[in-house]
Amino acid sequence: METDKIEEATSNAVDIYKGLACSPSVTRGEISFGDNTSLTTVTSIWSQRDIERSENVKFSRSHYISQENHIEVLARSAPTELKSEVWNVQSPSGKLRVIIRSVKSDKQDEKQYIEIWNTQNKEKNIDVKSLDIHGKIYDQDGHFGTLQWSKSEKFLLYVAEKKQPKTESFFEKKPESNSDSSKDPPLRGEEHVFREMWGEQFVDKCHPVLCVFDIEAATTRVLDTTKVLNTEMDMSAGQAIWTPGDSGVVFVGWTNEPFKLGLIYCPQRRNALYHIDLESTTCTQLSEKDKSVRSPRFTPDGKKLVYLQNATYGPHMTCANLIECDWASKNLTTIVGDCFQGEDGISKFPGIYSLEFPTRCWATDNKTLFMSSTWGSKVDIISINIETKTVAKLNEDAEVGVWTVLDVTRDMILASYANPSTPPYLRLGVLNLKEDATYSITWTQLDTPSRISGIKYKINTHTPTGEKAKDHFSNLKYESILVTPTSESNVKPPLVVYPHGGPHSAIVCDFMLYIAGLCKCGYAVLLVNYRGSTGAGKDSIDSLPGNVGTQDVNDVQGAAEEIIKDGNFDKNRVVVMGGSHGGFLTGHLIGQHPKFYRAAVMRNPAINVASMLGSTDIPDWCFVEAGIEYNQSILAGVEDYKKMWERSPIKYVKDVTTPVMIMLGAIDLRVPPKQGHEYYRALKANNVEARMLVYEGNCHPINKVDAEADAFVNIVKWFTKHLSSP
Ligand SMILES: CC(=O)N[C@@H](C)C(=O)N[C@@H](C)C(=O)N[C@@H](C)C(=O)O
Repeated sequence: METDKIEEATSNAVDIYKGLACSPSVTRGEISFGDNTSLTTVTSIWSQRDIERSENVKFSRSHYISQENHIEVLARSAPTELKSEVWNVQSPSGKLRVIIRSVKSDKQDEKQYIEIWNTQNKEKNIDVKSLDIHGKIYDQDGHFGTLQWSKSEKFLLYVAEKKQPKTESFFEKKPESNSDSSKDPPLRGEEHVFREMWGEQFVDKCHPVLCVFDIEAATTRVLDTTKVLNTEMDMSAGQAIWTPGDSGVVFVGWTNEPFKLGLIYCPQRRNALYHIDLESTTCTQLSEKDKSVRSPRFTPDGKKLVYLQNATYGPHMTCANLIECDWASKNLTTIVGDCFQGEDGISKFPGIYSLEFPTRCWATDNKTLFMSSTWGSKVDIISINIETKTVAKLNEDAEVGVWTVLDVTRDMILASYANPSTPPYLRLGVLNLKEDATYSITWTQLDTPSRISGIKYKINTHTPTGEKAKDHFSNLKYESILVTPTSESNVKPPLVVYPHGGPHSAIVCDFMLYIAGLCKCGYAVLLVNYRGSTGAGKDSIDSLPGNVGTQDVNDVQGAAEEIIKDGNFDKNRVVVMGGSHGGFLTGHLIGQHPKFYRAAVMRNPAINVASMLGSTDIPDWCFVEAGIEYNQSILAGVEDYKKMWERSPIKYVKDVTTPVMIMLGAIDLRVPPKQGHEYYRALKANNVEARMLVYEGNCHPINKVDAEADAFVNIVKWFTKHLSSP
C-alpha cells in the first residue's frame, strides 16, 4: 500500500515537472524602431529547460507593433532557437548588430567569433584566437561581462580574459638559438602555478581586461588599467561603458590582491569606478574609497553618470545607494541612500535592492530612470528622479508579483511580469509624464499569460512574538508567501516550510518551478522572508549577522506555527526544505524543533560554519554571519571558531530524529560538499534515516537540467514516503 502510494506520487511528479518545465523564462528584451517610426519591434531572448536534451535551450521571439494611437501587436515571429550566441547587441542606429558566437568542435575545444551583421547579411567574422591578444570573451555573467557599441559604431568595447604567457616544462628541449626571438619565449616551470579565479560559477574567470575592437581594422586594443593613479595595482575590470563622445571608458575595477573572494551573489566586494581616457590612457578613480560599486549608466545627454553603491564586506546583499557623478565636475551626490523599516513596516519604500539597472533605463527627460527592485516579497518597478531625488512605485498594488524592467527607450518601457501561478510574459508600456513630474504607464500585454491552474498565493506579515521578540530588532516585521493548491478536497494539504538561502536574499512572488510543482503535487508551501532578508529595510538586514541560528530560526518557526494555527493545515503533516543558508536553517529547525517536521531536504547546506571557513570561496560570510567583523587580513582564532560552531546546525544534530535527504552539487565552491557529508555522517552515527544524492558536474544551485529534474522528483518521493508512514 505504502509502496504503491509512493510510486504513484513519484510518477505524478514526473508528469507534473515535465509539463511545468516547458515554461520559458525571459532573459533579455529590446525595443527597436525601424526606418518606419510607426513600427516598433520588440525582440526578446528566452531560456527553456529541455529535459530530453538535458540542456537549457535559448530562443528569440519578435513582436511587431504599431503604435499609431495605441500599442497594437500586428504580428509575432515564431520562436527561433539561438545556438552558440554569447552576446547579440544592436548598434545605436539599428543598422548593425554584433554577435559573439562560441562554437565547440567535436573535440569540445571552444572557438569564439566576433560577427558583424547588417540588415541583410554578415559583413565581418573574426576568429578571436587569430587576434592573439586576449583569452575568452566574457559572457553576460552579471559582474564583468560587457559588450557595448561606440556611438560612432566604429568600435566595440568588451571584456575578455587576460592573455596568459605560454608555459613549458623545465625539461622541454630548448629551441635552436636562431629561432624567432621576437616572440616571448614560453615560461619554464610555470605550467602548474595556481591561477586564482573569482569563485563559484566563475571558475574560468581569473583576470578580465578591457578590450576595444576596431571594426574597420579588425584589430583589438587591450586597455592597461594597472597604471591606476600611477600605482601598479593589478585589477580585474568589468561592466565597462563608453564615455560621451567615445573618448574614454568608465568601468568597475576589482582589486585582485590580497586574494579573490567569491563574487557571485556578492556585490559588496571591494572595488571602485574608474575612468580611462583612451587618448592619454590616464586612469582615474571616480567613486569613493573603500566602497563597492556596480552598474554605471550615463544619462542620454551624457551630463550625469549614476551607479549603485554599498559598503564593502559585511552582509552579502544589502541596501544599495544610488550615486550621481556630474560628468563635467566629477562631483558625487547621493540620490537615494540607505532606507530603514523602523516602525513603519515594509509598506514604506524599503530602499534599493537590485544588482543592476537595465542597460537602457532613462526617460527622455534625462533625469528619471526606471528599474526593478525587491520590495518585501515582491519585485516592483520604481522610478527615480535624480533631480528631485524622489522614488515612485509604478506598478499597481493589485499586481503582486515580479516585474522585471528589460528596456526603456523613447519613453517606452518593456517589462516582464510573473507570479507563483503565472510564468513570465511581456508587457510593453508607454510612459506618461504626470503634472507632479512622476510617470504612469499604459500597458499592453504582448502575449496572453499562460496561467497555471490550481495555484493560489498570498503574502503574510509577521511580527516576532513572545520569547522570540527578545532579540535586538524585535520591532521589525517580516513576511512569508503561502502558496496553496486550490483543490476542492477537504483534506488539509501537507505543508512544506521553505526558508530561503543567503541569508541576505529574498523569495519573491515569482514563478518558481519547484514551488509550482510542489503545489501541483498537492503540497502547500510557506516561503519565509525572515528578518535579515533583502527588500525590508537595511535594519532588517543588519539585524541578522551574529544572530544566525537563533533569530532566523525563530522567525521561520514562528511563521510556520502562525500559519498552522489558522487551522488550514495538519500540524502532523509538516516538512521542511532549504538550500545553502536555507539548508542551514533546515538543520536548525529539525534540531531545535525535533518533533515538528516529518521529513527534511537540504540542498548544499551550510552545516558547520567553522569547518566551512577553510574551504568556501566566501570565508568572509563565515565571519560576518557569526557576528565577527571581517577584513582580508583576519585569521580565525579559537573564539572565532567557537562562535561559528555555536551558530551552526551541527550543534543540534544529536537531537535530530527527522529523516533527512541531502542533495549535493559535486563541484560546489560556495558551500563545499563536505558540509553535507559532515551532517550525513553525524545523522548516521545517531541512527537517523539519511539519504544523500550527489550530482556530478553541478555547483551550488544544482541547476543542470537533468539534476534539477531528478532532485525535484526525489524530493516529492522523500516527502511522500515519510508522510505516508505512521
Ligand atoms: C545572498 C547570498 O546568496 N549570499 C551569498 C553569500 C551566498 O551564496 N550565500 C549562500 C550561503 C546561500 O545561502 N546562497 C543562496 C543564494 C542559495 O540558495 O544558494
